[in-house]
Amino acid sequence: MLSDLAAILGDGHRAKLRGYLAWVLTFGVLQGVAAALLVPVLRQLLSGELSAALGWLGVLAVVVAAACGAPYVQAMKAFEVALGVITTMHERIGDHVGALPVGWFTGEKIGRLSRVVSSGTVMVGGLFAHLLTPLLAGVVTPATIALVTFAFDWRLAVAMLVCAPVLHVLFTWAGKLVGKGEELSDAAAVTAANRVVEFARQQRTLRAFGRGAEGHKPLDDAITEQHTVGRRAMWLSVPGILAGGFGTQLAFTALIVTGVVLALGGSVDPVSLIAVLALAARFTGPLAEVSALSGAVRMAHNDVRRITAVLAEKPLSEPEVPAPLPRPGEIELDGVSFEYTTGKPVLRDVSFTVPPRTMTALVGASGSGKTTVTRLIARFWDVTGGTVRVGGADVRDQRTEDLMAQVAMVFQDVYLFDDTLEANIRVGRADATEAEVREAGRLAGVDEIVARLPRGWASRVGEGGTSLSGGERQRVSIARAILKNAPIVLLDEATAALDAENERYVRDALRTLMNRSTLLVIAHRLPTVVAADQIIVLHDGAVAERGTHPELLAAGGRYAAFWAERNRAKGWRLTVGR
Ligand SMILES: Nc1ncnc2c1ncn2[C@@H]1O[C@H](COP(=O)(O)OP(=O)(O)OP(=O)(O)O)[C@@H](O)[C@H]1O
Repeated sequence: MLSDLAAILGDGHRAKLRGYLAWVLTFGVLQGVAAALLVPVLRQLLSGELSAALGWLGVLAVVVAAACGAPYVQAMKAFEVALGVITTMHERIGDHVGALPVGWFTGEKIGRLSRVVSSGTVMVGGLFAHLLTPLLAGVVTPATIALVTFAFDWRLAVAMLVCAPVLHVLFTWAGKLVGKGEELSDAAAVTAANRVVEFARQQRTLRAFGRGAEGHKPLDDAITEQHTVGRRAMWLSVPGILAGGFGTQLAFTALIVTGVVLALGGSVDPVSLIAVLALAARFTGPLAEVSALSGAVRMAHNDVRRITAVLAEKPLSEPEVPAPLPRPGEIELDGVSFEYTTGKPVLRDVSFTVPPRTMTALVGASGSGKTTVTRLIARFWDVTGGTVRVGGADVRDQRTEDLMAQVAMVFQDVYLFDDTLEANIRVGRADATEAEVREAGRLAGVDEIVARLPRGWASRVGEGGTSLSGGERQRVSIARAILKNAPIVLLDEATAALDAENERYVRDALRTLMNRSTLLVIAHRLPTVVAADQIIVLHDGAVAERGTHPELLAAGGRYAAFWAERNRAKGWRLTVGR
């Protein structure tokens, strides 16, 4: 575990870690020597040799004084190391997670990450602050006692050394059982926590279906499972805990019996026997503590492993030297295939080019892969096969910041921060002037929202933008994209969020964006499709057709059938155009 930790912490912490360990070892040895010194002290006292006893007492006093000072220094070092470890782990996890593909951030992974960052790192820090000191001292002190005992009675020392491996096996077994139980409970706790968050977030949906007050089955199930697993984990740990305690008592009894047998055989005098018994008690005391702590240490080790697992997740590769961008504003998919789950292709051999400052509409049935195409352009995932080029260069040969500087996104799941409208638009470009922010807001129709709200531009939007409607949120998102003024805009028209008024703003904004950027639009409205320079029809993850609206209608293929069906169902909003 310590080598795992050293690998997480890096070179900067090695010296501090070594300093701390040196103090813990010193403390353990001093305690062992102090315990062993009881033998000559008691021997001399009980045999009436006062002056010799005083000499040994003097030595004992010096060792005890040193053993009392050592914990203070070592506790200071332990807390220093613990705080450093927590901070470093937070920094390393933060840096690493920031470089992972966006696709990594699923609900389950986010739940685990938040647990690892909060309780996991604190548990590992606590390892230094509270656990390692008694644990290491609990091993070093008895080892010192056993070695020093050779000077008084080699047979008793051998008895002590025989106990050690037996106890080691027992404690390791006990720790493993506790660790296994903790792994089970941790998985159940993460699931339950995710379900609680889901339950809280989905209150509107649940209430809409009359399920707000009564239980939510997935949550109930997760809590019941957590309870069941908790009981199983408890029962799993009990035998180990009992065996650890029992083993320690057994070792103590074995040492006493050895001492008594030696005394009865006449090879140890009664005075030495008393001293030896005191030594046996001091030998097993720290071991009992090790037994009690072995489970907690195993749990901390599990946390170290979970942190290592997060740090082992493969980040997006970043080139040392970014590739030049020979064709600014151009998007090209060249034989792209992709699968979220191995063996389940979502895109197959998709190829198309969006020339600079043109508009391409992506259409296709739900699940045909439209959103996935835009995600690959923004490199939320890396392609499984083929190449995505932005600005003429493979996205994998570009630094994330360079790629993101070229692309603005307006997606269905717009996230607004719990801040003012103005601050939310400024996310598009942090150094924009107030006039630029307001102009972008005006072009996207946000000024109309501002005019209705009592605090105007300074109105807060609530967490995730909950105080705005879906269409209003989308307008803020469009304003961000306009403000960013990126060469490429990826936009999802998101029919659900659009009433007639919002639709008008989206159309106007599209016109603004069209004049200055390359547009790839997941199109749901006929005017967008008709205005597009090129329409790509996706079917089951492949390009089924490509052309302009009149060309595709004339071809009488999938698009023409799709259009006729939508037209019949009035799915295309032909009437809203001004
Ligand atoms: N994060 C994900 N993990 C696994 N599968 C996914 C993920 N996102 C999408 N998919 C699957 O990939 C396929 C294509 O989804 P995608 O969202 O790209 O389609 P779409 O054409 O945009 O659909 P819609 O119009 O309904 O938004 C679907 O079968 C979907 O279930």
